[in-house]
Amino acid sequence: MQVTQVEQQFSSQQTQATENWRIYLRILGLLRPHRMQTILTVLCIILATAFSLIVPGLLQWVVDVGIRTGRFQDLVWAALAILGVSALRGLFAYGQGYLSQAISSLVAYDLRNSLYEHLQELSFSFHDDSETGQLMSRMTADIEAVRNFFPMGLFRAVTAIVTFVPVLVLLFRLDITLSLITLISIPIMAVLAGNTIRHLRPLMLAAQNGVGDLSTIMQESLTGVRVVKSFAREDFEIEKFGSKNLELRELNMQAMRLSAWNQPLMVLILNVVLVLVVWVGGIDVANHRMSLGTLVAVTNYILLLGMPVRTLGFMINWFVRGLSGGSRIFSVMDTPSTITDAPQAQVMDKVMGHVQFEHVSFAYSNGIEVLHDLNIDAKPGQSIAILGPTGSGKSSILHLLPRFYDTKNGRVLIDGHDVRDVTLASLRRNIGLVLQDVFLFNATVRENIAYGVLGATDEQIYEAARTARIHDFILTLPDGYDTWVGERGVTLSGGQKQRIAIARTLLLDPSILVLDDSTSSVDMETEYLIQQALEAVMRGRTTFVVASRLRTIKNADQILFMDRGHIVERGTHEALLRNNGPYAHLYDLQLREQEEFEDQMLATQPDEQSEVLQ
Ligand SMILES: Nc1ncnc2c1ncn2[C@@H]1O[C@H](COP(=O)(O)OP(=O)(O)OP(=O)(O)O)[C@@H](O)[C@H]1O
Repeated sequence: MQVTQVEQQFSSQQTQATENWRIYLRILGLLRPHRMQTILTVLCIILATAFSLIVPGLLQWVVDVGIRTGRFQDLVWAALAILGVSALRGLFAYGQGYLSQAISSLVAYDLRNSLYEHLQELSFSFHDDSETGQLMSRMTADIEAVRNFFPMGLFRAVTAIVTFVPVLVLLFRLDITLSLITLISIPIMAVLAGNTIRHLRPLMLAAQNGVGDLSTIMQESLTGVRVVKSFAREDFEIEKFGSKNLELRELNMQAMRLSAWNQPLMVLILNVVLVLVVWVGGIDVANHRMSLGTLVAVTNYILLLGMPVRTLGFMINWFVRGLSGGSRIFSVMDTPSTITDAPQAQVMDKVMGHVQFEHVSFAYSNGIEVLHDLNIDAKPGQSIAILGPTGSGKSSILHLLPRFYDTKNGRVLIDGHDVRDVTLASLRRNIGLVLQDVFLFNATVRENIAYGVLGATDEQIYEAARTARIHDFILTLPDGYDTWVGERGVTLSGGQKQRIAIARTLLLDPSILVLDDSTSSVDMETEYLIQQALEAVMRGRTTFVVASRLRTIKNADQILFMDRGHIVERGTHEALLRNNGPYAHLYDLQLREQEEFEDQMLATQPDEQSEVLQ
């Protein structure tokens, strides 16, 4: 290896070590709100250790003085003292165990809350680039790793230090040679531990990422179960999960193999030390250079080191897991939200709904510009229909209004205010959103409709549902408005969900509406109901709608025809037909059919309509 390569490797190892220390310090910082409990835990550790350190001294006295003088009463007192000291040690050991577990639960509670809060605040661009499964495993497995780090790693390490240091001091007071023999074991153990940590760390990190990958696969195949089943790809999904699971098992096995020999090796080192001490000390006792009581005390002190040494392997394991879990959690916590309130952000009251795009260009996080120099002026109450081929940027325009993303250049203004100069909460309160892919929460219909408005009255909820043409349907559900919907509730059709979403938006009574109505995969009756609901919700509001229904398009005050991020044509339906440009072309190709169908519907008697619908 060349010198520069060695230097590079050394400096990258150093950077890694500094980074690891930084993460540990941050994990320790999580104890700050629980410093009282932490101090008490350390106090319990110190007292439990101190009491256990008294026992070898008592044994030394029993051997050297008690047995020699042969006074039965003294031996009874010594036995009682050992018993009392052991009981006190047990009491403080219990305190240590109880408190360290309590602290770990409190830290996990805090961490879960702050991570969840941060995930809620992170902007869309973060979620675009993140896998849900990975985020979920951070919320669960990684937090668990940090939680266990405290009782299994940190406090065990404190116990080890609190035991090792006084034992060495006491040993040195008893016999220097035997202490030096004991001392030799420490650097050997330290090197072994350091070596294990170095090798275990990447394995643990890979295993924790693997858990995230597994969660992603599981989450995808469960939410996409319909696609999996319709393409009969169950075997493929099982295979995908199985191979990732196997990878994870291998990583865990490697980590286990690496850490499994740790404990026996450490215990072996300690036993070798014990043998050497008994051997050298035995010779000294035989030659009357040392009392038998001293040798008993020395061996008992060394045996006291056995407990921390035996658990050193586990301790290292939890140190490494805590480090990997911590680094994964902090990497999310350190990601700033790109969309936040400006320092001087104003609260925007109810707006008139004058929306302007001034020379707006926009790119997602990959930097590719998808909207170029757009200018739009929507007067209060106007409806703007956006059309264009797939991928032309229609939805991207909608994303800029509630500031899901910020523009690259140019400004979006509402009633003359740049959307970046007002608070996000007040901006979004003024904008109602109905997207094609409706999401309903695991809650009752009532709670779903009232989601955006705290304290909405029943009458307001019913009124919104009536306007959205869904009230009558809700009354037919088993528990009416108290019926559970979402994953664990009744299954609603796409059209029913969409009308509930429309009612949810209506209740908000926003001045500006953003509708993504781009695909309509519903039957004609639902289509009619949705159309009516949409018209009701649009009345008197500035509306931006990605439209596919001819009626919405024809009634629009402005039609914007998009192509590859540019507005290539704009105007009313009639004006654009006269223009004979891309809109007229689309009209001839797709929309005219709808018009003819509607004309036919109008000309047909109501009782014949069902035949036409079929
Ligand atoms: N989250 C994203 N990250 C990166 N690029 C994106 C993202 N969302 C959309 N794009 C890209 O931006 C461009 C415009 O997409 P947009 O969804 O606005 O088009 P659209 O006209 O609404 O399409 P459709 O009619 O298919 O819904 C496309 O090239 C698309 O690949």
